[in-house]
Amino acid sequence: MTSSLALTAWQNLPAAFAKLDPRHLWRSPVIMVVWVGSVLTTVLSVLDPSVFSVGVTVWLWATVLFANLAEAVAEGRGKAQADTLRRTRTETTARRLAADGTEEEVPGTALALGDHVVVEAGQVIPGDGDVVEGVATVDESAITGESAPVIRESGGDRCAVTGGTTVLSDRIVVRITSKPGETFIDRMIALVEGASRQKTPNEIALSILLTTLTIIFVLAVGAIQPMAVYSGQRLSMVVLVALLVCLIPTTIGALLSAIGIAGMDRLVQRNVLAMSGRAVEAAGDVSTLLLDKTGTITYGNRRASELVPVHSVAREELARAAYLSSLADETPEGRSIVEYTVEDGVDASALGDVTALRRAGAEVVEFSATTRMSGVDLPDGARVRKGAGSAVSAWVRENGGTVGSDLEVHVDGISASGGTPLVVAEAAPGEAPRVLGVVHLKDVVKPGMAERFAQLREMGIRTVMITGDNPLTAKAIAEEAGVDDYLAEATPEDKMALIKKEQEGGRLVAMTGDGTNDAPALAQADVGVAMNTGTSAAKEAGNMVDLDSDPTKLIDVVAIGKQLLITRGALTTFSIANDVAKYFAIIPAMFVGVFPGLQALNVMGLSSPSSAMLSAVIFNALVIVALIPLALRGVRYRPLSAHAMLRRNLLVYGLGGVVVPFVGIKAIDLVVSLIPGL
Ligand SMILES: Nc1ncnc2c1ncn2[C@@H]1O[C@H](COP(=O)(O)OP(=O)(O)OP(=O)(O)O)[C@@H](O)[C@H]1O
Ligand SMILES: [K+]
Ligand SMILES: [Mg+2]
Repeated sequence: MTSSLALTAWQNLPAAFAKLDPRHLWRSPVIMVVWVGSVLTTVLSVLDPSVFSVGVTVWLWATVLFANLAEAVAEGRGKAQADTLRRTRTETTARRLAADGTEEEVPGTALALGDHVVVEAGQVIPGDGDVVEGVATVDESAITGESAPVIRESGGDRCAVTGGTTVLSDRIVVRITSKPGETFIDRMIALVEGASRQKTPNEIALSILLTTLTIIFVLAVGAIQPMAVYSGQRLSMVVLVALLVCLIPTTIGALLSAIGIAGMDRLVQRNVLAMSGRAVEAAGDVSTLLLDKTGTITYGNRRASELVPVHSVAREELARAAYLSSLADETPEGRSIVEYTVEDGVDASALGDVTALRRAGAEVVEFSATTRMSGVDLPDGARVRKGAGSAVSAWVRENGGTVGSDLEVHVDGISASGGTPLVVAEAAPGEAPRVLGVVHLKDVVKPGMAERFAQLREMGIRTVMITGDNPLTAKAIAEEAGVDDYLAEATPEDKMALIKKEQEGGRLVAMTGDGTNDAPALAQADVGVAMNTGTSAAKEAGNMVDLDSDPTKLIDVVAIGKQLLITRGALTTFSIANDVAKYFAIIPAMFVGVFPGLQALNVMGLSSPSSAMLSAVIFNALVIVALIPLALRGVRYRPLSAHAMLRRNLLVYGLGGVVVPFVGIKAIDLVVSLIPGL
């Protein structure tokens, strides 16, 4: 580990040198001050060379270089990954569909938003988009590193495909949703390279604190000179610069950006792409996690598994209506009902397919999360509907029909088992609608959920499942999955409202979801993790994408966020404690010539004022290098209470920060004092 890090450091040395450019450095005011100091002492050493001034100058430049190295090494880790991604972004040819249905071949870079392209087995998907027709298995290993094929299909919440991935079987039509150069892979590259990285609010606040401290120390060191002159010992400019650099918080100033980059990088290692550093930090402070049910807690391919007719209705009649209402329903639920009813013996050829129905003048009622219903109005005036029990019952009553009492029994039975009941109703031409029965949609809870939600509970995070499903189904699934609470029959607006309510009082909320109806909530949440299997809308709205589509990944995300905050806090504590200690370690040695009484305070017994000064500067520079591994790896995170964590860190990094300089400077002084001419 250490040796490989040394190698990486060596490889990134050119990048560190390139960062000596002040146009880069101004982003870090503390290091910028060291840079100005280095330029100053360089000029002074040329004008009036001495072993001391040359020594200080060399080590001041080393300080700036080490700070750059920390950042360069952190960025370097992402660069390798970016190179791999670039290789997958090969030139593709797209088969674009014209309005009249004819195909033309165009370069993938020529695709515009809204274009439709055909992709068949063995071909690379030319851009990001949503599948609008067909089902296919897709190899997404180019972005996820996972070789198992995944299913992408039109209509549902698993319709998003990523440019650069390969279709393994079948044929799909994809509507392009990203412009060339702004695709998911382009964004991933920019992200892992740190090109799009901006300072987070916490980083800005810390930078302001560090800059303020720096200004205070510039003034304080400036005030030392008159005192020194008064006591008859004018200090050289080199000494003043050296003293200043030792006192300002160079350690944290040097490592701050590396800590942030490394945090993002740790997420990438877990297959999570964070679009902003702010989201990573927010994850460290999350108190509530909202999860969407279907596709997040469950596998998300709700499939028809049973037909339950109500009293006095024949099973065939229910099957026929369920088939008709689903013919044009492109959702996975709809397609599974068509498959099931055909297998069940519905005569598809007699009833006709979608095109035939449409041609004859049938009107399709598409499913929406708000109406919770879908269906068709047939040319002869008959109307068929299917959907959530409450929605279809309401429709039946509004149109003058009545709902029998046995419906509720069937609906509740299916719900209690964790299934989703879809009620089917039909109105003959000119007649009031009547309920025919229920389709039982089955969905399976992903394994291992309960254990991981228990882990979140230990971290102090409350989990709430939100679903468009009815309260009974929601309750059954919530119990099986082990979430703390649930909200049923939630519309997209309800999801938003719940997040806003949770956010009251400054609490941070995370949300995982996959559907288009989750998009507004994902955007509103402080941490919005979109499943990679989800829709483009969800992926656009969130500020993180989980390539593995694992909702419990949030545990890792929270741990990484906490670790980032803790690491930054620990190293800030260490840095400032260090500076204070350095002050007490070197001041007595510096002034011992003027005030012999200070000898009593010179407990370190440093050999001479200039040796003490130079040793402190060297120590100051070496501390940065020594802490690069910790900045990159992060302080170890344990699920402790925030209070216990703070106490522990103050002890380790605060006390450590005070002690280490005394030992370090003494050791360096023993070596430095051997240099002739000092
Ligand atoms: N294709 C469909 N046709 C008619 N009704 C449907 C269809 N799909 C789902 N429904 C009904 O609408 C309700 C809401 O579905 P939706 O998929 O929007 O839920 P959701 O908000 O995504 O919830 P979840 O958290 O479970 O994903 C479902 O519980 C079901 O009763
Ligand atoms: K310092
Ligand atoms: Mg959903």
